[in-house]
Amino acid sequence: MPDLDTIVKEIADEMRARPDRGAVASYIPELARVDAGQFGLAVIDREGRVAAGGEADISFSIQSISKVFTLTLALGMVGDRLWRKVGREPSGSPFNSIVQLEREQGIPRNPFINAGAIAVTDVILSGHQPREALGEILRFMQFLAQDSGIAIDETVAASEKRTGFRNAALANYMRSFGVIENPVDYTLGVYFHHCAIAMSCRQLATAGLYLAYSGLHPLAGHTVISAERARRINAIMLTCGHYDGSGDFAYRVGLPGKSGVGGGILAVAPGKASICVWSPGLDAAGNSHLGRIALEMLVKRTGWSIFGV
Ligand SMILES: NC(=O)CC[C@H](N)C(=O)O
Repeated sequence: MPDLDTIVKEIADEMRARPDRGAVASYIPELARVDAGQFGLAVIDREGRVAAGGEADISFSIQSISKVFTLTLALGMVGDRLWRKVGREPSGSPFNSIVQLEREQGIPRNPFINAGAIAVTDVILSGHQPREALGEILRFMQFLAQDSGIAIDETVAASEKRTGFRNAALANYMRSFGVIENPVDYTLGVYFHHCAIAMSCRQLATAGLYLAYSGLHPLAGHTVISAERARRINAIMLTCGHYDGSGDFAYRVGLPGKSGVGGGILAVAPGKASICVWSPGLDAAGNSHLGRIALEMLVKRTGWSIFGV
């Protein structure tokens, strides 16, 4: 196998030249302005060795990738009681779907669809002011990425707040079942802001290291969560991390992964590496088009799929 630096550089070169790029998310006006020609990839291992290609140091809107980290925080706060408010099954529906909520007593299918992530955010918010809850989430990201410069893009947060009618509907609907307990505006405010955190591939790959190494963040020298919890979060990423594209992602890539409509994908190769890829153009399910193709190539060339070579 050629060395990882070469593999990553070759993938980045190939991806940058490809004409098929998908379409940037347009329902959040600020994201519609992002240049779809960009591509970045960063792979980082236990020792902190980084193989990076393309625009791996450009910040982008992490959007739903934040849901992995809010899930981690909420489990740390309330443990398995969290599962009273949110399920662990794939939804088979788009990320912003509302239909299952009526049939299932307002309990979202999993923490990685919008409804589920809003319910998780509500748990983090409990007993706190929105500003404090958001500070907690941001500090957690800065710690995991080992970078105190990570910040929220207020323009993106405001843009989503102005147009977030669908998420407001989900939150109000869950509130009617008592699944959301805080004022809906507070919960949504925190949710929109954590989705609007801006990070680069290198920073996100660093932040995901604890999932690749059984809960231990090798660079922070800190156990973030237990090995059992890390394994379980990875399982939910595999089954639910790409909405109704999760089955296809498992089939093609075979790694736990979480996508966001900013075009990022965080992927975990347990015991091997933490990976982040970014290309803003999305496929029909709202997942990065070239991001998925790049990960497919990476897995093929490294043999890292959890299902075998
Ligand atoms: N899939 C996503 O990344 C969606 C996140 C986005 N903030 C939303 O709520 O619509």
